[in-house]
Amino acid sequence: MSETTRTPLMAGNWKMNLNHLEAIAHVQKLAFALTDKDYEAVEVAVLPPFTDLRSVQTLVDGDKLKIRYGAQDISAHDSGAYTGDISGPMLAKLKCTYVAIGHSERRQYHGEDDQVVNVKVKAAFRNGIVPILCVGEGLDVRKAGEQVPFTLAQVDGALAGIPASDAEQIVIAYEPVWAIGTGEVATPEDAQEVCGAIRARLAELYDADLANKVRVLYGGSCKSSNAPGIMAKPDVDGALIGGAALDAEDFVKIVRFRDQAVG
Ligand SMILES: O=C[C@H](O)COP(=O)(O)O
Repeated sequence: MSETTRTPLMAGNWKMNLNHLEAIAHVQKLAFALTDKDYEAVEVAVLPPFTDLRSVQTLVDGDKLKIRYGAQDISAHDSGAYTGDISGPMLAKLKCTYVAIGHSERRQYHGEDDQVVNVKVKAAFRNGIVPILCVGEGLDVRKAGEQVPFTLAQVDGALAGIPASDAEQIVIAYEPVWAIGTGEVATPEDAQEVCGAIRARLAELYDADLANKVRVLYGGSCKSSNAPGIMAKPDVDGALIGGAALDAEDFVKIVRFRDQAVG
């Protein structure tokens, strides 16, 4: 199942890097390099740490930049005694377009399971923020050849009780854990296998129209050198980029993946 009208999304997940001053400098570099032609072809977003969001918002608003931004996590709760959490209303007030939910580092280091991910997806939609739902298998699962059922179970868990009117807006990032930060990128065929299966599952859970609208991204050691091959696959609609998003030059090259030969 494929559809060519989905606008690719290139989202830079900065993880726990760049303070608020560095964030301003980095977004300025991106803004200087990116052109209207880039924004027409690809949607560009950055996901800075919480402490950078106000600075990024001020810059984007003040200079009317076309770069979108969002957070890397969201509380399941909208307010209250949840020390250290950041709520959906707080992110909405900062005009966040996106929030990453269920990143493997949240699952691994903060014990987030599919049930937690599900309530966070609901919190995002409740506050008008688009979730970038992260799913993907570890090396043991990949070695067992169970990557598709494992990842689809995560999709099922995250989308439980989500109505079609919300689900049609979601972005799903397939990030095989063994490829994250390791330099070991999935092959285009690996990415297509699971991204295609995710889209087919959306068609089962909802319908084919909805499945064709949803953008399914690849993430895991994505760089300008490997992006063109992965993006050429019909069910891959962009990337969630970690390390390479901290290098403005490489990130812009990824945005311009169509200008490069498929390697
Ligand atoms: O969210 C981004 C992913 O974890 C990928 O990170 P990476 O590009 O550094 O492998």
